[in-house]
Amino acid sequence: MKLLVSPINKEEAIIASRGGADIVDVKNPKEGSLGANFPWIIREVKEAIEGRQPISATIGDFDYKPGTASLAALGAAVAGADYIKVGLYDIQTEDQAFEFLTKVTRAVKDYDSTKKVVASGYSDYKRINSISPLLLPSIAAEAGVDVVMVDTAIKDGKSTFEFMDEKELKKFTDLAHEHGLENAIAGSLKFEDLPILERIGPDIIGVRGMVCGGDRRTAIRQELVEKLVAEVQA
Ligand SMILES: O=C[C@H](O)COP(=O)(O)O
Repeated sequence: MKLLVSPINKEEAIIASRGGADIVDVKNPKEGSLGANFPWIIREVKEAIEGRQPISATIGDFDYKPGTASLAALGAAVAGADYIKVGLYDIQTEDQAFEFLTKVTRAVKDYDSTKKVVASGYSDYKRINSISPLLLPSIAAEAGVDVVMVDTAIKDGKSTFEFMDEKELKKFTDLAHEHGLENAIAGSLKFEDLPILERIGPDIIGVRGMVCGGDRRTAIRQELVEKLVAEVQA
């Protein structure tokens, strides 16, 4: 499993990088679960990391606005993100999801076909009346997306495992792989979730709170990133 760590600025990105994260994921929690950070922050992180890890950037928790999302996706790609991560928040139908992801993917790939698009659904989709993540792999594959993900929409400390059990997350993982996609699982994951995550076998796990010592509003700690890397590799 690769480890995606979500810093909010250059200083935290350097800590995540030194700690051994596989992907450095720039976000802005003030604007939501997948809140977008500023282009200059993405650029600063890219420069600070100097190619040691790929950079990911979240572009927001979106409602059905393919044009807005496409422009944001291009902005993140131009700023230097290697992975462009978009949240399907207030998107309720498969048709909406397909249209949305097709346009976002085109915006990114027309600019640079080597960049990867990550489509994120939400494990707590019922709380926000959004589309089930289990519907995403087939839609995302058809739209040309590279990675499907689940995260929690509402960051109130409740974990993805409180909304989707091992069986459902395994199904999500298997569906992604059957459609030729990578998959990622995130959402208030904890060190004690690692054995179950190993059984599920996602390609990537995404964390912030876990490597901040439990409170995602505090800063990322290098020793916790190192501990996570060691436990994932064990
Ligand atoms: O992409 C991963 C998220 O930033 C996870 O954040 P969290 O572990 O605090 O829920």
